[in-house]
Amino acid sequence: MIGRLNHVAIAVKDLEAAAKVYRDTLGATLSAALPQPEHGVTVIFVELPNSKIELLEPLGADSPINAFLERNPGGGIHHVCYEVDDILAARDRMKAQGARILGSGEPKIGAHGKPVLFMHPKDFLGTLVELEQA
Ligand SMILES: C[C@@H](C(=O)O)C(=O)SCCNC(=O)CCNC(=O)[C@H](O)C(C)(C)COP(=O)(O)OP(=O)(O)OC[C@H]1O[C@@H](n2cnc3c(N)ncnc32)[C@H](O)[C@@H]1OP(=O)(O)O
Ligand SMILES: [Co+2]
Repeated sequence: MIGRLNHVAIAVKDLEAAAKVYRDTLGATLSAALPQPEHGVTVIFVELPNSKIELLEPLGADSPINAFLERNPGGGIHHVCYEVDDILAARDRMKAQGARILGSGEPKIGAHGKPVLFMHPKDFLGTLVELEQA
């Protein structure tokens, strides 16, 4: 069911410092910083020829990445995002397979303007998984 790898996300405390590593050290092409208040994060996308890296900084006291950054103060890989053709069909399949959908269970609009859902890391080998409708 899952298709292309849309992005790998890295959570960081300081987005500008993280951008500098990817822009200056690794020589990558970066988007501008995009605040995503619905998701409690500010995002910079690193554009790669075959995928993206999503640099995430907490936005607001209730950010879903705060606890992760307390556990990983130097930053770390936070989630992977796979594309699906139909997000509601994907959600229903995940539920039928016993996977836990996070939040309300309804898709939110993600940083690319497309519907996204998250699934519990304990159901996916210790990795938080995001699904995005392509
Ligand atoms: C903009 C958008 C986009 O791309 O379009 C985005 O990506 S927004 C990206 C930000 N949004 C999200 O992440 C939304 C979905 N995330 C969430 O609902 C939350 O972050 C949870 C995944 C439920 C985790 O919340 P919290 O850290 O408070 O949970 P918790 O302390 O109860 O953790 C439960 C267990 O899961 C583990 N755990 C927590 N976060 C994890 C992660 N990112 N990767 C792997 N394991 C993780 C904890 O270590 C803990 O394990 P132990 O029990 O063994 O100690
Ligand atoms: Co993401």
